[in-house]
Amino acid sequence: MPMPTETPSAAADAVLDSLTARRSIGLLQSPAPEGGDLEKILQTAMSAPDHGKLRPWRYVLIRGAARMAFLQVITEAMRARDPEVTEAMLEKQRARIHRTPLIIAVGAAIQAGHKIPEVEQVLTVGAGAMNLLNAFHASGYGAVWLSGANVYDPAVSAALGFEASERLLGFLYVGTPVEPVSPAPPRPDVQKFTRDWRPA
Ligand SMILES: Cc1cc2nc3c(=O)[nH]c(=O)nc-3n(C[C@H](O)[C@H](O)[C@H](O)COP(=O)(O)O)c2cc1C
Repeated sequence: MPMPTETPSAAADAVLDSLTARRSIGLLQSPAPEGGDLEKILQTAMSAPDHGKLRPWRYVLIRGAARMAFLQVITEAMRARDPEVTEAMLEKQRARIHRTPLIIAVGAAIQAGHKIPEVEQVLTVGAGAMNLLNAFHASGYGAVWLSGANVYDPAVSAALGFEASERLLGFLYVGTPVEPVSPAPPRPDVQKFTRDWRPA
C-alpha cells in the first residue's frame, strides 16, 4: 500500500529549515561524500541561474593523495610571496589540508567582452557554489568557503590547471564535522535588509 506523500508545505518547510540552519564548519575530518552521493551533490551546482547558458563554473576536486601535492603548491606559493612566511602560517594550511578529505577549487571561466556582463558570470559561479554548500549541509556534511591570498595567486591557479582566462574564486573545504554541530549563530534580522519600494 502506498505511503501518504508529504504535504507540499511540509516539504517546503524542510527545505527552508535546511537553508536557514546551514552554517560554515571549518573543523572537518573524513569522510567526505564519494561516488554517486558526491555526484548528486555536485549536480546541484548545475542548477545555478546562468544568463546566456555560458556554464562558467569550473570545479576542481582535490582529494586523496592529491591533497599533499596541493599542500606543496600552497606552501611554495606562500614562500614565494613572502620568503619570511612563518612556520605557524604554513602549519595552519598544513593542518587544514591534512584533516579535510575533500577540497573543491571553484573557478570561473569568464568570457571577457561577452554581452553577458562579467559580473553576471561570476555571480553564476557563486550561485553554484552556494548550492553546493547547501547540498553538503542537507546531506549531513560540513563545509566552508575560504579564499585568502592563495586564491588570487596566479601560481596556485596555474598549478590547479586553470587557464589564464579562468579565475580561481575560492576553495570549498568539505568533510564530516569533527565536533557536534551547534546551531548557527544568530543571523541578522532580515527586516533590516528588506524594504518595500514605494514610488515617490
Ligand atoms: C567568496 C568568499 C570567500 C570567503 N573567504 C573566507 C576566508 O578566506 N576566511 C574566512 O574566515 N571566511 C571566508 N569566507 C566566509 C566563510 O565562508 C563563512 O561564510 C563565514 O565564516 C561565516 O560563516 P557562516 O557561513 O556560517 O555564516 C568567505 C566567504 C565567501 C563567500
